Amino acid sequence: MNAKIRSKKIQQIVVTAEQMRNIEERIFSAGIPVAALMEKVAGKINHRLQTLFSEKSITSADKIGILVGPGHNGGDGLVVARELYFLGYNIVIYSPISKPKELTESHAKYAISLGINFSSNIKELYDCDILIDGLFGFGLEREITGKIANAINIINNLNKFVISIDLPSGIHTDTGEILGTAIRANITLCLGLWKQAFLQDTGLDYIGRAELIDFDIPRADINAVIGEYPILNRITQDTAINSLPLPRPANHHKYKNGYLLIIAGSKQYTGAAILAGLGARASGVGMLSIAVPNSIKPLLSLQLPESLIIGCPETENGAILELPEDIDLNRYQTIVCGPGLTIEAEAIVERILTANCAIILDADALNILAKLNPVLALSSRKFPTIITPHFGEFKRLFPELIALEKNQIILAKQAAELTGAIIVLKGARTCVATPNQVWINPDSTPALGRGGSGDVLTGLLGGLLPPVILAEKPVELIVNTAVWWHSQAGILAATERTELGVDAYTLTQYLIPALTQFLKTIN
Ligand SMILES: NC(=O)C1=CN([C@@H]2O[C@H](COP(=O)(O)OP(=O)(O)OC[C@H]3O[C@@H](n4cnc5c(N)ncnc54)[C@H](O)[C@@H]3O)[C@@H](O)[C@H]2O)[C@@H](O)CC1
Ligand SMILES: Nc1ncnc2c1ncn2[C@@H]1O[C@H](COP(=O)(O)OP(=O)(O)O)[C@@H](O)[C@H]1O
Ligand SMILES: [K+]
Repeated sequence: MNAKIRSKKIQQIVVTAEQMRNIEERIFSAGIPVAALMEKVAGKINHRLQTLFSEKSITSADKIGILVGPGHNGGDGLVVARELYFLGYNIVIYSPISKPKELTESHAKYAISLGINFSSNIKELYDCDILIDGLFGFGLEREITGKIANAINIINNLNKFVISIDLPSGIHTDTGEILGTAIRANITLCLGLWKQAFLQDTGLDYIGRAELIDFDIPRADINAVIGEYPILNRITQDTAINSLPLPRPANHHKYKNGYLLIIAGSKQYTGAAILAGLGARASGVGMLSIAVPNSIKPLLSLQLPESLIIGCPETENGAILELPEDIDLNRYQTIVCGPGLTIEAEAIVERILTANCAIILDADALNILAKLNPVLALSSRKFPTIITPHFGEFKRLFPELIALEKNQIILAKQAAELTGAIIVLKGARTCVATPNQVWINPDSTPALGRGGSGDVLTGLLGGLLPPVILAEKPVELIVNTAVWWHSQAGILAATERTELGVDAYTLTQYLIPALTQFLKTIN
């Protein structure tokens, strides 16, 4: 396979520690010696380190501390140390461990024979300019305690720039949990295949910037372990862009480009309806109607002149009481319901649950759904159903699942299996689960963690769905596209305006520029 295609495909794969172990076992039994693979991997790490060092202006005059553990993560660290030493760097190897694995011990012996500074005294690290962490990788199986835990805490308090090999030592490979304590890395070079920890919110603060170092694991061995159509996948730029409704069919008029109805907003939360509308605007959907309480109709018309604003009778508090009598829900391919509704709009949600088209429930619609019987209500539906809870909303919807499971990827999948709905579990690493597959958005920005970001996503997703439904294509891939696009807009906005400059309105203004940027790179 051509290297460029391989590198794109490999980005989609995610493994557990057990799967990684099984894949390694296959390649070792196929004949590559463990030591040879370690040399290869460390060579790739070193190659990448040269670029990272020059970005950080690290030269041979600087002191590099290499943290070495007992297993093959430590072995990788030792080979990296040896090669950096030969390149003329000032190296100190720090190892708080007395009983290494055989290969690791052998590399340690050789490093010592070369005269590389090797110490179990943590003070040797105090004047280092940069640290490379090879304490533990995916072999860490229990809590870190005692001397090693103390050492990790001291290292974190030194506030050095740290590059971790494979995983920040102390992070659980599958859940991202901190096993006692963990190295806080600035950059983590994940080896071979992405591990699940990189795709969950828990360990993100320890992982820092994540990069994959591919070391040519044969595709046949990967497939033999994870299957040809694996359950868990990373959303990649390619998968996201391929599902966009582009190019538009040359002869499509507005209704053929899809019709979306958004039911949102209240006197209290007017902005939610506007933000969802502006998210939908960027999707290019052919027709957009927005149903809001009568009293806020003028505000919506002003912000979204191209949309049809439907004024609805409202409660005393300014929430939608009911939809207008003459509304024909069969006209829409998709209905978005929820942003800013308040929990007074119960009747609306009950009605939308029976709609004969795709629906997306968000925000207050989910709070209302939680008070009904969510599993029954969702599983009775015959048309595509998408819910977009953040973890708080998810907990209210599925308390019985939360009681038994912590891993968010597994939770989202279980909820999809129970309900038949597509679950978009929002967070720093949003996860899209269907009953058969889970996709995770690997890149985002904390700039999005502020009020209204989710309304933009819901509107964008709502607008992307109708053309897919008209084309009778499956809907899950477009959900991934929406999640990816939303994050990319956040990343672009944060790059230009800092992480503080990405309010939800600004985010809506970056949706199209983010897409333009990507389309330029692939054309
Ligand atoms: N064979 C190779 O050359 C390759 C090595 N790789 C490296 O090997 C690593 C996996 O190697 P290992 O399986 O040896 O595992 P690790 O090096 O991650 O750690 C396992 C070692 O730590 C000990 N240990 C586990 N939990 C502990 C705790 N809480 N306190 C103290 N000691 C603890 C175990 O007894 C074992 O000796 C990967 O993360 C990667 O860095 C692979 O990525 C690539 C191929
Ligand atoms: N730390 C973070 N990193 C990346 N994305 C985040 C982070 N925090 C929140 N987000 C994203 O921002 C959006 C927030 O949505 P939501 O919680 O529904 O807020 P709101 O209802 O105020 O719009 C989601 O798309 C979520 O994935
Ligand atoms: K490590």
